Amino acid sequence: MTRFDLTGKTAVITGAGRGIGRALARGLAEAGAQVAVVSRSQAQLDELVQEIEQAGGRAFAIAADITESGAPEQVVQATIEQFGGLHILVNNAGMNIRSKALDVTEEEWDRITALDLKAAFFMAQAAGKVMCEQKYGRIVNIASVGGLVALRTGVVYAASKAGVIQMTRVLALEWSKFGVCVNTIAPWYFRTPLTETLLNDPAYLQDILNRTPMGRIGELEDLIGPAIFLASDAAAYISGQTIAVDGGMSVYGF
Ligand SMILES: NC(=O)C1=CN([C@@H]2O[C@H](COP(=O)(O)OP(=O)(O)OC[C@H]3O[C@@H](n4cnc5c(N)ncnc54)[C@H](OP(=O)(O)O)[C@@H]3O)[C@@H](O)[C@H]2O)C=CC1
Ligand SMILES: C[C@H](O)[C@@H]1OC(=O)[C@H](O)[C@@H]1O
Repeated sequence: MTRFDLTGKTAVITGAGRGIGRALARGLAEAGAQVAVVSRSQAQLDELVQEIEQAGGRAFAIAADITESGAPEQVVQATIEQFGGLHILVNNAGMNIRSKALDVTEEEWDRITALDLKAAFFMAQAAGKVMCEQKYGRIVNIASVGGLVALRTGVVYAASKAGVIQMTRVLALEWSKFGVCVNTIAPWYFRTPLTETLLNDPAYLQDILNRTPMGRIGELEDLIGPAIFLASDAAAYISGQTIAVDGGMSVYGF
């Protein structure tokens, strides 16, 4: 068994009903993990569970709104009841409302930060209680290059994702001594329901490509390897880091 193999591990993936989370859930299952897949849409989760099981994997659907108080603990508890343990958390669920800073409302601030930052933290805390106790864990947070460099896609989203990156560092500082590695993946653009509208605009897509040294937007497959790596024993001495999966975008100065 290679150090990249996730056989015998149980993972929770939030936001797994579609987009990046769905791809990561399938990828971790293919790497051997039992996966608990979380979103608000039971139908999307059931379809994903069926897909994973038909491919020979083990999956369990947990329909939950992780912004609700107590939901993170309930998700972790349900996972442990189903699979007998928890080793990996992929904190992926996220959303954006792309307002200019002068137009941001309190309601928008609350909605974006509630999911992108607050829920990500309380999911990490709920998983961390189990992982620190068992002296093993892997937390992979999904932020954005928007947390590293300034994008046009909204100041509240950027602040939330930058907060996730810094949260990763502090959790790594506190939990690495318990064998819990906490890292972040910062994606550039990938075609999902969150970005479909933007990417269907030829002028906007050209703007993206002009800023991307690799000359293409990401394929969901491009995220699976980095996620498996950070979730595996191959990354046992890596904690607090952020890997930009961005085609070189975040280092494009001029
Ligand atoms: N796509 C991209 O180009 C990029 C995405 N990202 C980040 O990647 C992550 C995934 O994005 P992407 O796949 O594009 O987004 P999508 O909107 O395609 O998927 C988001 C997922 O999160 C779930 N979700 C939303 N709200 C909640 C909630 N309150 N509780 C539980 N689940 C919820 C959704 O399901 P449901 O609504 O049914 O609950 C859905 O399954 C996000 O954190 C995003 O910020 C970062 C950089 C670029
Ligand atoms: C790269 C960003 O994260 C991307 O930009 C958007 O408008 C979406 O919100 C994505 O998250």
